[in-house]
Amino acid sequence: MTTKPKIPAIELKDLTFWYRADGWQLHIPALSLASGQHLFVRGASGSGKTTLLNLLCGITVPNAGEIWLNGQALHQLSAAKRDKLRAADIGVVFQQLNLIPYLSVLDNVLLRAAFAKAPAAVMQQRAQDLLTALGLPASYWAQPASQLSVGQQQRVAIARALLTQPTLLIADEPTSALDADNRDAFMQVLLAEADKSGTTVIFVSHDQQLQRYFHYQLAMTDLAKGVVAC
Ligand SMILES: Nc1ncnc2c1ncn2[C@@H]1O[C@H](COP(=O)(O)OP(=O)(O)OP(=O)(O)O)[C@@H](O)[C@H]1O
Repeated sequence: MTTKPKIPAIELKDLTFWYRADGWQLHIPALSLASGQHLFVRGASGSGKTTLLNLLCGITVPNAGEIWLNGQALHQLSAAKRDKLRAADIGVVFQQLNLIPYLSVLDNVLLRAAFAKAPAAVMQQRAQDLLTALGLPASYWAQPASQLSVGQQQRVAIARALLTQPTLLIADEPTSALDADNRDAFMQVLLAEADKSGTTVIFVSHDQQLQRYFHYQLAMTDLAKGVVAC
């Protein structure tokens, strides 16, 4: 019996992007990441990490080349379809956390529940479990997000991103405001929760100490060089 080759979670082919034709360019000849893997991408400031993540979640579109997510051609989808895919299948935590300051901690996490197939009560329980696992127990749930420290807000943003057990989690420097102890706890919970849901993770940072948590580590300069399969 022959087994079908598995479709990668992420596949890039000759990806090219520029903000201005005469300026900086991102070019990734090829990248393939298998489903459920955790990839750490490091790079200096200005090397294109955030740009890459914006392309992967369909916020921006490439000038040339292809982006495939679980066999779907992201580069061919309309803006509306990309938005829908992002809402349903991609958890995103960016440096600007995009929490709603006047909403409670719990309601910020539950913002993604609208995109879930599971009943509201299941989502409510999962939100509470995630917050507790991330070190934000019940005493925090009713507080407005604006009253938390930046490190605590980062944890709320991760709980929100993981609520619907997305197929892909994209994270851009989400630990920048955490001290070493909290950062270790945060990384362990983040990746354990991703594993439970089979979520593929791409995490970018310039903090090389974080790379030990990941199955694979690449530099932006590696990506620019050629075929990389993880
Ligand atoms: N909206 C924009 N318009 C024009 N150029 C931009 C824009 N955003 C980023 N750039 C440029 O694109 C390049 C890559 O930027 P990007 O933000 O992706 O880097 P980064 O690796 O995420 O940096 P950092 O670690 O500082 O966040 C930089 O040269 C930057 O100046």
